[in-house]
Amino acid sequence: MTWSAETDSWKNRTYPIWPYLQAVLKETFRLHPPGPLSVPRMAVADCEVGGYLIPKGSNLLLNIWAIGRDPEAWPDKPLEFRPDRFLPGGRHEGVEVRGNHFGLVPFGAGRRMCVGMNLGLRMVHLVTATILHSFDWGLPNGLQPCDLDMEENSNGLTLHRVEPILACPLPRLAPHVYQNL
Ligand code: HEM
Repeated sequence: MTWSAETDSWKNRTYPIWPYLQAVLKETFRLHPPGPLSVPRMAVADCEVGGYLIPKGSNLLLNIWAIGRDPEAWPDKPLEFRPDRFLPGGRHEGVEVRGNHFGLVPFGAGRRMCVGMNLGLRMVHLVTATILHSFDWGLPNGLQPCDLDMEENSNGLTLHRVEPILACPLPRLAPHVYQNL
C-alpha cells in the first residue's frame, strides 16, 4: 500500500468522532483482517458456486484478505487506506462487518461465522478509543508515516506486521488519571 498526500487528504476534513472511529476500524478490518483466511470447511455434497463445481468432500477456505482488496468489490483505490469510503456520502456508506456485506467479511458470514464477533468488535472499539483518548501518539527518531514498512505476513491463522511498529505514547490527560494503571 502506498501513502501519498492525496491519500491522506481525508485527514484534513472534520467528522464526528464516533462514526469516524467506526469508519477507520472498518477500513482496518478490510485491508488488514486479523484472520486472513476463514476456518476450513468441507462440502457435504456436490454443489456449484459462481459457476465452479465444488465436489463433495472438498476442503474450502475463504480468502478474507483478498476479498477486502478485490477491485470489483472496492472500485475506488482498493489498496489505499480511505476510511471516508464508509462515511455519509461515501461509496460504501452503510457497509458493515457483520457478515451482511460479502465484500467485507472479517468475521466470516453465515451460520458458522465467528461466534466471538460481538465481543471482538466491542474490544477493538474500546481499546482503540481508549488508547487514542489517553495518549497522543508519535513515531520515534523523526520517522514519518510514509517511512513505515507495512508489509504483512501470516502464520496461517492470524495476520501480523513483518516489522513490529514502534510508537511513542505521550499522556494527554491529567496525571492522576494514569496513577492506578
Ligand atoms: C477481532 C476479533 C476477531 C476476528 C476478526 C475473528 C474472526 C474470525 C473468523 C474470520 C472466523 C472464521 C469464520 C468462518 O469460517 O466463516 C472466526 C471463527 C471463530 N471465532 Fe472469531 N474472530 C475474532 C474474535 C473472536 C473471539 C473474541 C472469540 C471467542 C470469544 C472467537 C471465537 C471464534 C470461534 C469459536 C470460531 C469458529 C466458529 C465455527 O466454526 O462455528 N473469535 N473468527
